[in-house]
Amino acid sequence: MSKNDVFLPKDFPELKNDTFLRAARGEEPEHVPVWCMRQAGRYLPEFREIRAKKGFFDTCRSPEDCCELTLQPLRRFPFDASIIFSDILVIPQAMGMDVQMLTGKGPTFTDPLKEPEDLQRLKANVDVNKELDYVFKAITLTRHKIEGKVPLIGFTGAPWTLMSYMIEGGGSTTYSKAKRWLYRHPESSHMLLKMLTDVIVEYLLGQVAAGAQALQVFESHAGILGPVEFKEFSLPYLRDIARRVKDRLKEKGQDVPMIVFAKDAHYALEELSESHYEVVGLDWTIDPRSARERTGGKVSLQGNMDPCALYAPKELISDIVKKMLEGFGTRGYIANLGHGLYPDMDPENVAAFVDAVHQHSKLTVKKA
Ligand SMILES: O=C(O)CCc1c2[nH]c(c1CC(=O)O)Cc1[nH]c(c(CC(=O)O)c1CCC(=O)O)Cc1[nH]c(c(CC(=O)O)c1CCC(=O)O)Cc1[nH]c(c(CCC(=O)O)c1CC(=O)O)C2
Repeated sequence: MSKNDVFLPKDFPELKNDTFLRAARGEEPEHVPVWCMRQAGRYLPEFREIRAKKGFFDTCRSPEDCCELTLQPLRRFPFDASIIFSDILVIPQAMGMDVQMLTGKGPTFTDPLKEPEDLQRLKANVDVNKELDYVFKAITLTRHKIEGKVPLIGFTGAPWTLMSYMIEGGGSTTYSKAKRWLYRHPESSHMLLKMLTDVIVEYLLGQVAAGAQALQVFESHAGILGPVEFKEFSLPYLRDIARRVKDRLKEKGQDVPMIVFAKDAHYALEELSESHYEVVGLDWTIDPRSARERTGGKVSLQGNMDPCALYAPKELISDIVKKMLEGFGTRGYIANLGHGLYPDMDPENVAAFVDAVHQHSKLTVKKA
């Protein structure tokens, strides 16, 4: 694919269910749209079957597999949106780092960044159309195969979350190696965050050109930072990403809703609602009513049922959903979990969650 080809208009099937896009833009559709983070995942036996055939990142590099995995949950549940199957760590790989997915250990970097000099090891000008074209191909293929049933969301990890993985070398409870950089090497930290931001902007634009109809930015490690560090090392880059992506899309007469999900960043809710994103995604530590008050109608909200509530009996799931809907209201609201589905979750309870959102919200919208 040449650089220009990815910007060619693509003849995609017409969208039949736009409830997610309307809610993202602050409207009140006929029912509250619902999807789940990690809806294409290990809790589905059909996902495990495909994944058993090859390594995790080889799966990510196969547009056909990504397409199939993205479509799997849609065959089971009446979700109102889909998210392309991929991973946030494809960006450090595109910048030249080796990342493996080890069973029982998760993402593991062969040679994490240790000192500021290590930044020289990273590719300076990443050609995303070359390095990440497999994601773009997966998006285009999926957008066709989804047949307009629901919109397709593209995504990326945010700069701080990716930086923390690149330094830590994998998952951690404290992320103290990565945080050490913030306190000891603030200038180099900003340099790395800026490098990541530049790649992320091109990556998100490439995803839209390939067919993504919305974009979610995962700042999954926001909660490791305090409010002061978040304002210095995360928020400016989140803002920069949204502004640059939107400006560039505008030049082409395009616009897609953007969602920021900064997990555990309840201390920054006001700032997040003024950071150029249409939607703020929430984890379960925030009360829906107070989230509405604090964001003052400036953005739509997405979330935020505790994923572990899916371990509850179905009747209780329905009650929890009803209360969540009462708290958020049905306008400018996208139902979701407060983080991704866990591998041991029962698909039947996922179905109960989706049905409860549709049923309760249909009644409320009708009454209004
Ligand atoms: O549990 C493990 O062994 C490693 C899991 C892991 C992965 N990337 C990772 C992590 C760290 C973590 O989530 O804590 C690293 C990773 N990937 C992702 C995030 C963002 C987040 O969840 O907050 C993160 C960071 C999570 C964190 O550190 O808190 C994003 C991701 N991974 C994935 C997707 C795609 C999708 O669900 O369609 C998505 C994005 C969209 C979404 O949430 O729906 C897919 C993915 N990545 C991964 C897996 C499991 C590995 C496998 O299939 O063999 C899977 C599938 C699944 O969750 O069952 C690998």
